[in-house]
Amino acid sequence: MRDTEHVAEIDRVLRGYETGRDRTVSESWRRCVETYGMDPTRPDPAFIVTEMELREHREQSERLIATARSGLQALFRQVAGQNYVLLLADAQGVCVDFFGDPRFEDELRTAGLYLGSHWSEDLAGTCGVGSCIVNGKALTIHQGDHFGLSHVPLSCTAAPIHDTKGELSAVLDISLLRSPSPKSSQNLAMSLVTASTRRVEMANLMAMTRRDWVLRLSTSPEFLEVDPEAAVALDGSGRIVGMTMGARKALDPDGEGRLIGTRIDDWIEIGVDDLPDLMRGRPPEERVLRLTDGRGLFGHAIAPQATRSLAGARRMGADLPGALGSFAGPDPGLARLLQGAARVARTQVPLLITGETGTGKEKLARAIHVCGPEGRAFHEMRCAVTVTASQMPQGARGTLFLRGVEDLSPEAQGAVLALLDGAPDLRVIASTRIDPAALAERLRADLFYRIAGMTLSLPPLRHRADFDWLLDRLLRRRTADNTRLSPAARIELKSRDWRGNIRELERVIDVAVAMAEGNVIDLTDLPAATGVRTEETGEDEALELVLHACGWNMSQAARRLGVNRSTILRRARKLGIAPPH
Ligand SMILES: Nc1ncnc2c1ncn2[C@@H]1O[C@H](COP(=O)(O)OP(=O)(O)OP(=O)(O)O)[C@@H](O)[C@H]1O
Repeated sequence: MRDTEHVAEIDRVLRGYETGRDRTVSESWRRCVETYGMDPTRPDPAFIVTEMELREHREQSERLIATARSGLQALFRQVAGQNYVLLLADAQGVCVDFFGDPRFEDELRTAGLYLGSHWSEDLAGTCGVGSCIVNGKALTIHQGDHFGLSHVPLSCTAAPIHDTKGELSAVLDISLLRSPSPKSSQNLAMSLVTASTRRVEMANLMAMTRRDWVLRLSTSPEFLEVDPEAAVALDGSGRIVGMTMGARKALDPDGEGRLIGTRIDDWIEIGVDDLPDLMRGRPPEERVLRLTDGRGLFGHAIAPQATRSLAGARRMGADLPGALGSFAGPDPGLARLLQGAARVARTQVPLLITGETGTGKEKLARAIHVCGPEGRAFHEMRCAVTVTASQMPQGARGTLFLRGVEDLSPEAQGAVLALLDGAPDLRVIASTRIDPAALAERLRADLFYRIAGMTLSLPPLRHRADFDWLLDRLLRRRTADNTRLSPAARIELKSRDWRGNIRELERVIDVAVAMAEGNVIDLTDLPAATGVRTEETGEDEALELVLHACGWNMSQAARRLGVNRSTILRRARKLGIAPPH
């Protein structure tokens, strides 16, 4: 379509002629001219919010972005090969999250499809996001439907996302830079975008209403548990306290009324006492609900969760002595391990602590030592291949921590054994990064059985159920104010692999704290995940990242890493790290 034809059509529509455009589009054109004072002959430049404003918009939608992110990632994977871009806008129309093919970055930018672009109808004219916000429903604004000439090549399909009270809180938009001419080519995009928003609303409802019953609803028993159409959250008296938008359609298809605050038995012949019968365990086809208007639906009830897990979390660690009690958060496996450690803390039983690098083996050894008999010394020995008898603590009493015992040379093994034989009051705690069977092969048998009395295996960070607890603890230790992580940043951290375990997490938090401007650490403050790596390279990268984040100020970097300035200088020199010119 040529520019002049587009402008002429808008003019005809405004003069009341029928041109075959959808009513939603012609009404939007009328608003653009008559309400917002736009001129179709004058191209309006894309409106981009400032970095600061973007940060504020992202903070306000952070919970939703976090919930939506994994769903959007999955959707992007489905459509990416076909040059679609996905855009999540907040209720004002500002793009707060974005997935696009980086190869088309320039083109996307020119089209205004990137973070911070403002798509409200009064700034951008008729467009997917803006018109979806005004109309409150899913729609496609295809090519010449756009008001502004610069947007005419685009095809945008957008659907609203509502919060659990039914208020508009975001818009999901799927756009194509170039598309086939018929608008019907976007029908599949419409199905994808509406299915995604339904799932995002469902995930958000589940996350926000952990203390309430949730009743999920479906017209077919096959999809009841995997992809239900709607859900409501109910308080203990059966009142609806949260919903997905699908619930309005499922329970009150013809009405405009609000569901929130009404009782579930106004809509379905059921009381809260019946909910346990609708839980998983009974075949879905038997969980039929009768609606008060005579229709039928299938129901799946999910019991309140938070109270149960909170009580569990509080119990965990409560009966452990000091340093062991604060070693881990709510992780059942670790709780069992720590209970075992507490039982042997005051004995002379030799302990072997296994676990990947950075999982806290030394920290655990020190915690056990602290919980042992008072007034005894903690001797640490790094078991390098080159260690000799003269470097070992002769005639010592207390705890001997043999760090990395798998590295001992055959000669050093003999010396350690002699040392232990001559020091009956020395309690051994050894750590190793390899599993006990492999260690048994590497050490001489008499030494292995002398040190491996009881084995404590620390889990890698990626398997810890108390990841959130640990994250908050490490963060609190580094920041005086109440610095916190945005939900999106938290989810991103949880999804990482953490080959360097807690040591790597500590360095990432150091960088994030240094990068964050306010007291919220957002996704953009996190250093990129570096993937699989060895401890050595991990530390190099972390040091370089921290130095970079601190503007190469050695003293500041030293404070962040909790070491002396001279250590930073020495390590940087050794690793050949230098400030960029
Ligand atoms: N439970 C914990 N709570 C807080 N910080 C921890 C915890 N466990 C370990 N850390 C921190 O993680 C880092 C690595 O811990 P530690 O040196 O004990 O690991 P490790 O497994 O012994 O490492 P390596 O494999 O190199 O021997 C340290 O900075 C430590 O303070």
